[in-house]
Amino acid sequence: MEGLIPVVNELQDALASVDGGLALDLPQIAVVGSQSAGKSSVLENIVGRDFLPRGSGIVTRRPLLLQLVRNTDTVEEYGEFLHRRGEIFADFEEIRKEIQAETDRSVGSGKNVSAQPIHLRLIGPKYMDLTLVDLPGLTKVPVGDQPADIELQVRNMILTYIERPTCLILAVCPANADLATSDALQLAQRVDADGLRTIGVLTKIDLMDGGTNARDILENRLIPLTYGYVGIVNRSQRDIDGKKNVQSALEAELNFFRNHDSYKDLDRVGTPCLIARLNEQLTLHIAEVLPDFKVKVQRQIQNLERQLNKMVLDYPHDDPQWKPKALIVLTIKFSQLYKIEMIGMTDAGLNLSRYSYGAKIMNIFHRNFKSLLAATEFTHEDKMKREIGITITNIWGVRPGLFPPDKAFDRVIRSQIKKLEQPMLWVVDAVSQEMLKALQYTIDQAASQFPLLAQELRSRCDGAISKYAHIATDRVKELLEYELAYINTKHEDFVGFSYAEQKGYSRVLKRRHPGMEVTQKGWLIMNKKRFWFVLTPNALCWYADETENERQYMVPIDDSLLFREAKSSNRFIIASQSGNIHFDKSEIELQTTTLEELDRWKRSLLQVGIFTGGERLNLNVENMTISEEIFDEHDPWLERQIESIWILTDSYMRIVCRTLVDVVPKCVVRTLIKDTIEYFEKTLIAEISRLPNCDDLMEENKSECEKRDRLRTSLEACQKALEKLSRTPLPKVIRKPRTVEHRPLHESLSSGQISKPSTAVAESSAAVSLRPPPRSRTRSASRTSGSEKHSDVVDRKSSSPIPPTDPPQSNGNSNLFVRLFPKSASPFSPRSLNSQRSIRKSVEKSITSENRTQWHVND
Ligand SMILES: Nc1nc2c(ncn2[C@@H]2O[C@H](COP(=O)(O)OP(=O)(O)OP(=O)(O)O)[C@@H](O)[C@H]2O)c(=O)[nH]1
Repeated sequence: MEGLIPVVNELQDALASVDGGLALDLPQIAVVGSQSAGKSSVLENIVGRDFLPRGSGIVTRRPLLLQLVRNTDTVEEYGEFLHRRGEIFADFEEIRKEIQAETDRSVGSGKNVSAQPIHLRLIGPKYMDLTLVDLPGLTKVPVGDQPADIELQVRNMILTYIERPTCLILAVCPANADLATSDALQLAQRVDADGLRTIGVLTKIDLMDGGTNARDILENRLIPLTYGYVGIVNRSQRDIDGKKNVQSALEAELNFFRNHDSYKDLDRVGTPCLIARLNEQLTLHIAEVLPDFKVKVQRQIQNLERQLNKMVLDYPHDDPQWKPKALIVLTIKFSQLYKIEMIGMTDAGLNLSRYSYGAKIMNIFHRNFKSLLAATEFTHEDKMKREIGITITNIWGVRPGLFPPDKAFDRVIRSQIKKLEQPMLWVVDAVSQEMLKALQYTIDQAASQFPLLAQELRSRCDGAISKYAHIATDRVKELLEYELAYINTKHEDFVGFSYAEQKGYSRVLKRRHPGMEVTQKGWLIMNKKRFWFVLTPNALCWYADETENERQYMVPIDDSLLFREAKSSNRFIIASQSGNIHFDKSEIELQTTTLEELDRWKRSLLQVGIFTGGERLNLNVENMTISEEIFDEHDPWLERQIESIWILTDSYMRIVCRTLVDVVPKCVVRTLIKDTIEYFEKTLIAEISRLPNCDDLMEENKSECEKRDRLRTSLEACQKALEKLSRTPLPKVIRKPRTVEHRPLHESLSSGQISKPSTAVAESSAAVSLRPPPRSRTRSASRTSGSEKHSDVVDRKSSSPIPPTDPPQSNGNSNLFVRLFPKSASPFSPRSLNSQRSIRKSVEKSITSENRTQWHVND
């Protein structure tokens, strides 16, 4: 995993120019702790610059989202605020004032806090692209204008940041306060129970009471953390007031630990060590995300190549003839693309994510056109039968014909065929619309780089499509004329007259006499006597009772019978127009018990052909009027003839439709699609190549050129990044919690349990320490073993892991965070640099050695 962070820096530099953003996701680092614990001080030390408001009491009152941005194009470091876009803050003192002022603007100058973050971006050549978050301190008692629930508000605010699984938590605890009461540790444990992203930071070690020290904590024995604690000495308020800069503060910190009897043998102290811890975490994170990132870059390359292939014209611009040549190439490319779009010739150019316009036209032919034909009027049986009835009656004239007239069929079929014109013309129109869309699409594909050429192609091709659409319309109309010109009653699929007559007759019969079964039976009163009546399609009989043994009478059903409602309720009359119906009576009056029964009988009588019309019996010359409506749908004779003609028409129209569904697409393809394609392939190319304004047509679209350049730059950047990634071995790391005994904090904090390290704790100490501490040792023993075991980490000439004071070499680069990552920029003496290198090596070594025990590494 060695050297992954410089790889990331290089990658981020390389990918900075990629359009659409292809960023490697690095974790946020949030500083959490109680009020005045030293959070801002820690953050400043990490960044290596003085820029945060400082003081006693509550200072950080809004989250500060600090984005470090690496930019190798700039020499100086500077800042930018989101709320003051476009303004550059080169003076870090001004940055501090602006943070203060922006905080006051939003929450006033009192003590109140707000969750609304301030976004600050620090840009410089040595930064690593990373986000750090300074958060308001945890507090218990509201002061000044703070609301009563200030504690809850701040807690929730902090949780929104540290809950994110990619957030590293720096739990800042002041050494001069009881660790057992640390809010920072409690909160961190709540969101990171395995302690995989928490590092304890012990500040204010210099302020501890005389005679006490923080060894137990720093050796991870008091309240153990998976990654342990790092001891820090920040600037005191007096230092800040006295304008002590970060560099001097770091130097002072170094001296403090080196000269302090309790800490000089410890390696888990000092800001450089904290940065090394962060370095370790970042390295592991990067090792985890790089494999996926590599796949992402590969995909991006494919995507960019695809886009570029569409845009780039393979013609050397240094050829003086490139414009006329390219003009022809583009026109040919356009016509080929159009052909593929319509006919779908080869695999090349076939798109899996969209339907081609050819496919859409196929749908018009075989789905839309068929549905339209199926919905035409001849399918509305009742309406058409009425038309047939009127036609037949008119053809008969005064004499009712014996047979259905041939002319009636002829007239009906013609009027029905004419109705097909609309759907047929719709097909031509719909297809030409799709062809225009396809035109737009293929011109965009082939010539969007050259707007004038695209315009020329569009106007010529538009004209061609509308010309061929007119021709296709005429041809389609002709097809209809063919159908009208000759009604082929000899067509083998046509049912023919005899079939139609038989079928028509049987259909009428079926309708009128649906089976010979009894239609209705029940008690009726006739001449004040109850009889059991039975109605069948052939006869109306009545019996003495429902056993039907003793028949009283039978009236055969024929066309002379009529039904009429009687004046008194529940009664109806059946009368004969041609003679007597019952002995000497021409009508019988029958009575039902209920009105529903009366209705039922009425319907049954109609069913067997006894219709209403009794009024006619009472007609006379005085009251006779001539009816306007001649067509009588109940006329059985006419009904049979209508039925026959309907069957013939239906059969013939099916044939016509089947033919049209077949020939209309053929006609449209031939006259519209094929001719258009032929025009594009032959005539258009000739026309375009003869145009005098070839140079103008080949004027490139500026925005397209820019887009292409951007794509090229992005592609090169991605290729560079991929090359870098391919040269970097990508270890596959699966994080597993270390075997620290995780007792709930309240248990750890309860009296008597916190000072004795368990075996697991001791192991964890070994795991997180730069060098494994012994399981139990006295203070002097620990010093001895520490210096012995540490020989590979510390300056060999020195017995202490902390290098002796050397004047810091102020080379202007004060960014500690960055300093630890790249090998070049160190403000420290060569010895202290050695020490830092040792620490770095040690971190990497510790990761590597832990690989065997704590991590699963699959290279
Ligand atoms: N002597 C000494 N003073 C420190 C140390 N760390 C912080 N201080 C002082 O403690 C005070 C608070 O420090 P800050 O860094 O502002 O603390 P903070 O946690 O950011 O404070 P809030 O944002 O207000 O919660 C300042 O006066 C610092 O100078 C330290 O290690 N030693």
